[in-house]
Amino acid sequence: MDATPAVRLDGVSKQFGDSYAVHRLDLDIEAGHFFSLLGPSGCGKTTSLRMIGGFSDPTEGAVLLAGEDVTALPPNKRNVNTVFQSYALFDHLSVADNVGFGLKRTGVAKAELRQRVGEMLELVQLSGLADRKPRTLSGGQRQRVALARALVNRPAVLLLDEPLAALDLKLRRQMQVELKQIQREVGITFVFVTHDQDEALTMSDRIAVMNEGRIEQCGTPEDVYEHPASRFVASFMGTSNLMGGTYRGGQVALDGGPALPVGARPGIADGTAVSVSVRPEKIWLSDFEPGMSMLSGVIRETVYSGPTTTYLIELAPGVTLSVLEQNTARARMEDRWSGGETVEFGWRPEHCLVLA
Ligand SMILES: Nc1ncnc2c1ncn2[C@@H]1O[C@H](COP(=O)(O)OP(=O)(O)OP(=O)(O)O)[C@@H](O)[C@H]1O
Repeated sequence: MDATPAVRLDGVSKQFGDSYAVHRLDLDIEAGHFFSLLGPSGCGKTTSLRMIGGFSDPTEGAVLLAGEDVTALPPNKRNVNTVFQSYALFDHLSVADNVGFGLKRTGVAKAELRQRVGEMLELVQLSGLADRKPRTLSGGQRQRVALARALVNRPAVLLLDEPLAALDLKLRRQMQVELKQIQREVGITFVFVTHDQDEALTMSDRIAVMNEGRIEQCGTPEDVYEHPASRFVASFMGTSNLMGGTYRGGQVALDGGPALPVGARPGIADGTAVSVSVRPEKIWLSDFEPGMSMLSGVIRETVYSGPTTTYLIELAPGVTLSVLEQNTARARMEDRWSGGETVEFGWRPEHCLVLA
């Protein structure tokens, strides 16, 4: 492993007027990683990506690529390519000519050009469509052409700005898996912008979760999902049953609700205001184990969605938890609850997150 990061942002900010789109970002992206910048609309993902690519100048800080300070270099002097959401293909050129366009301008020999374009088309599974015009392709195929075009000159880093956003959900899921496979195959560092947490979790080696121009947490998908460092990350990374309360002696007295047993939390002093979070899939409705934190509540809603059923369970007036159950547990329709029943449920103490 090369210890020099492929990309380093060193105290990088971008100000528009007196507001910060990006605020003093420090970030290392390891060579060969699939790295995602994840966050809600307006959090500064695209601006960060544009500064890596050279399309936007930081107002402070430095951008380093493979250890070299490129802050002052224009995009074409950086060993980086970008795939935008709008694929920006040339409609008068064939698929193969679109892919080879940039390479041709660098003056490589014809035979090499043909070979490299052929390799790229194979990589993105478009070999049979080399002579077609982009407008005759589906959205997913056009996306692949854009990807092949961006990879053909073998950049050290590929920047991707919500490249799958225009695709329908099924195709998007399929392309997520393919894109990850392609990235592994070429070994190029991918920096991927998305606001879709499932997408980031599926594809990334590491994820930086951004909020209001800052990184709230940077880690593996498991880190940010299982151990969110803040309330923002916990709620952004999916339904998290966030509840406010006060910690005291291994319990959290919920605001307007009962006390939850959460186990001793050595880092948190008695009387501290905390948020408690338990993921819906970490709450059990049957087959309880010794040592679980047990509660009861009333089923208020049942949402069946094929492989899983989500129950909304009211703990106390205004305090509702979402619980996700695989439909293997209660495979028969008549075994599922329909609403109004009082049920017991529980979780392992370690799955209950307490954020001070
Ligand atoms: N050229 C500009 N002039 C003024 N403000 C800008 C400019 N570009 C971006 N901003 C602001 O900077 C902030 C971050 O924008 P950015 O596009 O980086 O967010 P994002 O996370 O990529 O959002 P989205 O997912 O909606 O694209 C936003 O508040 C945006 O309005």
